This record gives sequence, C-alpha cells and structure tokens, in this order.
Amino acid sequence: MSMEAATVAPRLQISTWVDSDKVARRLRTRSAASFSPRLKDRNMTQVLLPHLPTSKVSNRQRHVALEVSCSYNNFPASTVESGNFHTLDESLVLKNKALAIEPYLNGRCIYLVGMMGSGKTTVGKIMAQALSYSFIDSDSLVEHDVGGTSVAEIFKLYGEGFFRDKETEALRKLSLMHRLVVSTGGGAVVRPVNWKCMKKGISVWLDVPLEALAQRIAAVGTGSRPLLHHGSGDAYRKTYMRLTSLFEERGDSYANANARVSLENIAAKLGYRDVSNLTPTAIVIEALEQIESYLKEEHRHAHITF
Ligand SMILES: Nc1ncnc2c1ncn2[C@@H]1O[C@H](COP(=O)(O)OP(=O)(O)OP(=O)(O)O)[C@@H](O)[C@H]1O
Ligand SMILES: O=C(O)C1=C[C@@H](O)[C@@H](O)[C@H](O)C1
Repeated sequence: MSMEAATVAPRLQISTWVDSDKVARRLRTRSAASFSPRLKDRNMTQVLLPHLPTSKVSNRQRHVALEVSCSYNNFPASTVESGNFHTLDESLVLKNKALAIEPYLNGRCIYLVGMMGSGKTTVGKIMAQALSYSFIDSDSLVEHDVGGTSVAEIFKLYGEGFFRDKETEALRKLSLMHRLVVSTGGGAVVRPVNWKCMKKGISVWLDVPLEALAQRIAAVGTGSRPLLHHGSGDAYRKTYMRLTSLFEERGDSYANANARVSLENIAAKLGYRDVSNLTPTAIVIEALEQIESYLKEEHRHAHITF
C-alpha cells in the first residue's frame, strides 16, 4: 500500500464493500435483521458499520474501497474522503431522504456553498455518506494541485488571485464529474464562471448566523483562514467584524444557490433558541429536504406542457 493510501484509508468507511448479509449474520443484531429487502439492496450496510469492530474491516478492504472510489471519480486519493457515523435512527432517516431524492438527482453533484466555518465539510461528509456519493473539498484539490501547499501558504506565496484561478480550475474539473458532494471554498461564489460549473449540479447554501460562525472560528483559531488574519482585538470580535464585511460583499452571491439551509429556521422548527444546539446530522436532514423541494419543483417545471 502506498504511503498516501495508508494515511487516508483509516478515515474511509467501506460500507458499500461489505456484504450486508454476511455482516448481519456475524453480528446477529436485531437492527440488521429488521431491514426490509429493498433497503438492504440499497447498501444499508452503512448502518451496520458503527457496530462493526474496526478489526473486522481489513486494511485490504479499506484500500480497495479507496482505490476504486478514487479511480471512479478520477481524483487523487488524498483529496477524497467519506462521512461520519450515526445512530441507527439517524441513519435510517438520512437514507430514506436520500432515496427520496435519488431519482430526481440522477447522479448530479451537490455543491455546498457558504461562509468560512459554515460546516460545508462537516455536513458534506455526512451527506455524501447518505447519498452513497464521494465527498471532496475543493480547497484540498487546490492544495493538491499546488504540490501539497496549504491554502494559507498559497495566499502568502502567490496571492489571492492565483488561488482564485486555481479554485476555478478545480471547479471546472469537478463539474465534469458525477456523484460528488463538493465542499467549495467560502469565496467561490463571487466569480460568475464558478457558478457556470456549479450549476451543472445542485448548489446548497449553508446559511449560518455570523455570531455562530465567529464563535466556531475563534474556538479553533484563524491560522488556516488567510482572509481572517487581519485586524486587532479579541479573537471573537475580530473574526466577527471581518466575517460581517465579507458577508456584505457575498450575501447576494450565496443566495444564487438552488437551495438554502437556514440554521435559524431549523432551530425554530425544532424549538431551540440557539443554533449551536443543532447537530450536523439535523442540518443534513434539513438540507436533503430543501434539495428534495428544489428537485421536485424543477421536475414539475420540466413537465409543464405549453
Ligand atoms: N453544526 C455544528 N455545530 C457546531 N460546530 C460545528 C457544526 N458544524 C461544523 N462545526 C465546527 O465548525 C468548524 C468549521 O466547520 P467546517 O470545517 O465543516 O466548515 P467549512 O464550511 O468547511 O469551513 P471552511 O470553508 O473554512 O473550510 C469546525 O471546527 C467544525 O467542527
Ligand atoms: O471565504 C474565503 O474567501 C475562503 C474560504 C476558504 O474555504 C478558502 O477557500 C480560502 O481561505 C478563502
């Protein structure tokens, strides 16, 4: 196994590569036995994996899954990742939502857009898992293209213009692909040419209040986010001010997305006062609902006869 595959493989879930009947027999779980045949046919093995001791998943299986997934999508292994684990209930809801949109989605990619820290990566990995898509981060693709240089270093060494060109190039490549959930860079929405690429798939805006974004980002630091390096004062305030001015420039561009997922709306629906109580899974479920509404509307329009 190459070094690259060896470092990435442990993060992969190999759900589609494990025979669900065999796993069910071995684990003898009630949950496995109660799947309907239709669900079982649809790779419900994903639900079983959280119960599967990691020792039962051989490195060989992980490696094969990674290699096939990457060669199918034609991307370097280091830029492709998979999703997280959930409870059985959450997995079933996610899978059912995914099955509802599958016929309308027809393999088209999903592009997640939104401000830095809005959860595109976190949400994207879970969504990809639910849809049996691959997850890819366009920032990672750019970093790979520039010989493994980090986004922060690319900004420092070559400037933002160079990064934006590379980002457009990455989105062009991605627009030729299918069955990907793409986490786009926070600023990808400002170039109309990027929208041309993203409109080949379905775009989804993760709309998160700026206060929540500033809290999340201040908690982890701004080291990897070059556009937030400026300003003085305490970390939260500085980040909040900078995010506010970026959002003033970009708000209308985010609104170009086909679907909007508002964390404030989800919190209101679920009776929470604060968006910080929302789990990433709850956000993915809402995102799949919004995607479904958009796709059904699109389908309805396509079938109106004049
Ligand atoms: N629903 C959530 N609740 C609380 N924290 C979250 C949630 N979703 C993501 N986070 C946290 O917020 C931070 C940013 O999340 P993530 O990297 O997914 O965002 P992003 O949109 O991909 O960011 P960027 O565009 O800057 O790469 C991470 O520390 C992550 O753990
Ligand atoms: O909001 C932005 O402009 C950026 C977001 C990040 O994802 C990176 O693409 C880069 O740091 C720029």
